[in-house]
Amino acid sequence: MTLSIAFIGVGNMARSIFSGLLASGYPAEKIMGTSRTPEKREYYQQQYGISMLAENEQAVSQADVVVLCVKPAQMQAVVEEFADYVRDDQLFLSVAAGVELDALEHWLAKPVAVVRSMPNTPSQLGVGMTGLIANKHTNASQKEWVTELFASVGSSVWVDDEVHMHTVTGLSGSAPAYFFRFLEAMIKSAKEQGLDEETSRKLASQAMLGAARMVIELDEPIDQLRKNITSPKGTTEQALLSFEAANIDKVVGDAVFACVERSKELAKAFSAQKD
Ligand SMILES: NC(=O)C1=CN([C@@H]2O[C@H](COP(=O)(O)OP(=O)(O)OC[C@H]3O[C@@H](n4cnc5c(N)ncnc54)[C@H](O)[C@@H]3O)[C@@H](O)[C@H]2O)C=CC1
Ligand SMILES: O=C(O)[C@@H]1CCC=N1
Repeated sequence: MTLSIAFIGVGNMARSIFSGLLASGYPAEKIMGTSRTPEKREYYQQQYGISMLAENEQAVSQADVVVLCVKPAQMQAVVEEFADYVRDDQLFLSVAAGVELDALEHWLAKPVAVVRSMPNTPSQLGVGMTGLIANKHTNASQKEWVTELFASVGSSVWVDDEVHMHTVTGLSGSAPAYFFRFLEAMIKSAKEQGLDEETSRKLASQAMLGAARMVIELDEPIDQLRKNITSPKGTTEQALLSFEAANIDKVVGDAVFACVERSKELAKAFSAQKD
């Protein structure tokens, strides 16, 4: 049986997941979304063929699986508003950064299955990466369903301790933005040297794709892949020396750490909101 899915709060992340799902053949008539903006409801309905509703309660009432896609700061108000409509046979799946399972359980106010996920936007192309953790009310077949859902938009890993979700956020949830930033810097440099934007974008992004595929598909240590490109006294060596001079481990490490710390801060703030 194909489960009906309601996306509460259709924005970037919800769109990334349901567009990936649709591309993988999930029936549009089994997908609902909610938005408070009439123009957005009209747009998503037209563009993707899913049902767009104004009321979260209505979507929750009709769904087997409810995917919570509002911003972390909006989550409590949104969940508490529809909590009376929650049934104990439903599965709730949150994508929110820093919102922990016990906060979600508290706001849902019923012993229901809750899965916390940390996906990323490449899901829209079927190459997403998602970290997952379930509460104690989630059974094996619900976990299997969630694994299949994220397999249809990329890959996933289950973690056994919620503390790891902060690191997942730092490593994959937020990470596409780091790589976009890296590309922006490369393209800027190429343009300063006279190459046009389109050609620069093509060169740098294809190099990034190629590097990622080599890491994923070849069974070789990453440092060896790097060394294979770095001829002694050659060109690559000069670029890498420049990274070392800027202490790349520290620059990147600090960025990942800042992301993880922010996730922890959010968790602390939402945990306090339970009381
Ligand atoms: N954008 C990303 O790359 C990722 C985002 N996330 C998580 O996904 C969640 C959503 O983030 P984005 O999609 O980027 O934000 P977004 O702002 O694009 O989407 C959130 C949507 O919720 C809607 N909304 C707000 N209150 C609502 C309500 N009461 N009823 C119905 N809809 C309502 C907003 O109008 C907006 O369209 C966040 O919790 C974030 O932590 C997780 C992983 C990656
Ligand atoms: O920046 C954010 O808060 C969200 C969560 C992970 C990626 N984007």
